[in-house]
Amino acid sequence: MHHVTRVENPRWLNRLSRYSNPGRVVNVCFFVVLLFSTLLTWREVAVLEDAYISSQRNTLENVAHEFNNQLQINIDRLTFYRNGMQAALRTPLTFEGINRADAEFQRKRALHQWSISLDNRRTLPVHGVSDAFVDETTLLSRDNTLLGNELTATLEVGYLLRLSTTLKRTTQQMIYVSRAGFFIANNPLGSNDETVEQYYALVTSPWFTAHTEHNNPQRGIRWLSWMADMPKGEVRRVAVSLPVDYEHYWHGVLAIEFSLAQMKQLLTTAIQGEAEGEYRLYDRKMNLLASSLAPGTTPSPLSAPEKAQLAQAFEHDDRGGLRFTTRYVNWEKIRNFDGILLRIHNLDEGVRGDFGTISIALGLLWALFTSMLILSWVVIRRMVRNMSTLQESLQWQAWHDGLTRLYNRSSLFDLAGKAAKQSEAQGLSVSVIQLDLDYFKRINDRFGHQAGDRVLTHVAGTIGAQIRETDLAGRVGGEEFCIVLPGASREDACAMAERIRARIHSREILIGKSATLRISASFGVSSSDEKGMFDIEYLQSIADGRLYLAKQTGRNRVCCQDDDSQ
Ligand SMILES: Nc1nc2c(ncn2[C@@H]2O[C@H](COP(=O)(O)OP(=O)(O)OP(=O)(O)O)[C@@H](O)[C@H]2O)c(=O)[nH]1
Repeated sequence: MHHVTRVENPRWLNRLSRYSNPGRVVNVCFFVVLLFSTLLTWREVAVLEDAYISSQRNTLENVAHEFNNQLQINIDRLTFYRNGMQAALRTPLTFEGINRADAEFQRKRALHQWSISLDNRRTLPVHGVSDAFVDETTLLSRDNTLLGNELTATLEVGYLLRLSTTLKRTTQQMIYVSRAGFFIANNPLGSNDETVEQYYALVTSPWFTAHTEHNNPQRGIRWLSWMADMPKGEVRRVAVSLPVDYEHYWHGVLAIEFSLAQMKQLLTTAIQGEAEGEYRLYDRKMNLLASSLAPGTTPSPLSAPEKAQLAQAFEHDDRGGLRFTTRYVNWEKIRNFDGILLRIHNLDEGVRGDFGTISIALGLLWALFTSMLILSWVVIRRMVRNMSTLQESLQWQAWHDGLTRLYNRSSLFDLAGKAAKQSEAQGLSVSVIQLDLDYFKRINDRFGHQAGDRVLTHVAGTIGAQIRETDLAGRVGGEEFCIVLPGASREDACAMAERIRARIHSREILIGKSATLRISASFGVSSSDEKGMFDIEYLQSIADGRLYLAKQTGRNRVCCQDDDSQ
């Protein structure tokens, strides 16, 4: 008699394998790999994006720096003129020509409008209005003691303005406006007949009124953008201006005015051919002053919420970046200017750029990797499933008899041994029925081996239908069966054997097309009740002896004891 010997796994391995079948382990592994690859790709894109944004910011910073330099040149110019005027106020020139100008002013000052020209090849004409006009307005005054000096200083600045216009070909409008009712400009402001209107427009312009003691107590530079009333209609202009003071007296204002085209020129110079993205200059109130787009292309306006979002960002920072739906905006405040510089990047530009290409390549790689991963997951899952099906079927085959589907000899004794031990521990009995078909050889001989097999299957089915779930039935020989009944007494087992015997004998079995056959079987029963022995091999040998007795005494009967007298 052979026992099925199985190697017992350590307890922890059993517990682990109960919670983790191979399919689940495969799922978890693939999920972890997918998760990590996704995290890595995402991280990579985030790092790339950071690098991209900081490179964008750097480019913007460079342009802002250049633009600042451009503005600084104009500020320096203004400061230079202002210093020139202050020097002239302190130590006026005493040339005869200049003295003549003063005399001419004294002659003309009461006129409605006037102009004084010294030598128009070297300096610029001064245009003025009457004493009466000046007296009318509180902002204006001719009562300063240095009036003569101011006039000659103006002519000197005129000389400088003229020089910078002709030598440097400056196209911006440069102006000095005096509170004493006169002005000088490098480019004519219009017809000479309209001096009063021109002077009025100058002293009411925002860059002039910005320099009253009240509006500009620090007496510094001011940048302004405003809608100016020009002959061709209202246009936005930009001006940088500086008050001219001498010994705490405010004489007037020096200003350089720019058209938006000139601002665009400054911006283009600052960009220095940097092609990617669009640069825009806005004033503090978010009015667009210049865009780097080619002339004729209209910059797409920022929406009101976008402007509001930007304006809020400026409040707290000097530079930053904001992502809008279809564009990314980097911005930086301009140090020398009351406004900000924007670099606008559209999404499709981003996609076409290095960052976009690399991100797309990374995304594609990720997609490729993921699809390969999913594919291999499907394949491995299928392999694992096939393997476990195969394992189950091999296990079943190792434990069962293929013909009758009952336990085979070795597994039956293995399981029965355990069940007997359990019954013994619980104080219950265990019984064994051994049965053998009668004259089976004849069936084989008469009807063939196949018919014999049919009979075996039929008997196995009858046994299976009679026993309880806890009972164990196996085929232990050719036409020999053994049934182990844990918890059953000898009487129970005998009754069960009798039931099975009657059932086997009561039915005709269909053999072939029309032939039927009635068969019978002999039974031997033993139980631990008798001698208190729970050893299955022993009990089976006793039952086998009683089976032999049943055969001897006529077959088709159950024998429950050795000295059977029936
Ligand atoms: N068809 C078929 N026959 C089998 C199988 N295993 C054993 N046998 C046959 O079963 C027969 C057993 O015959 P015996 O041991 O002489 O017993 P018997 O003819 O049943 O006579 P008693 O047991 O004395 O009633 C033999 O002829 C075996 O060839 C099987 O799996 N299928």
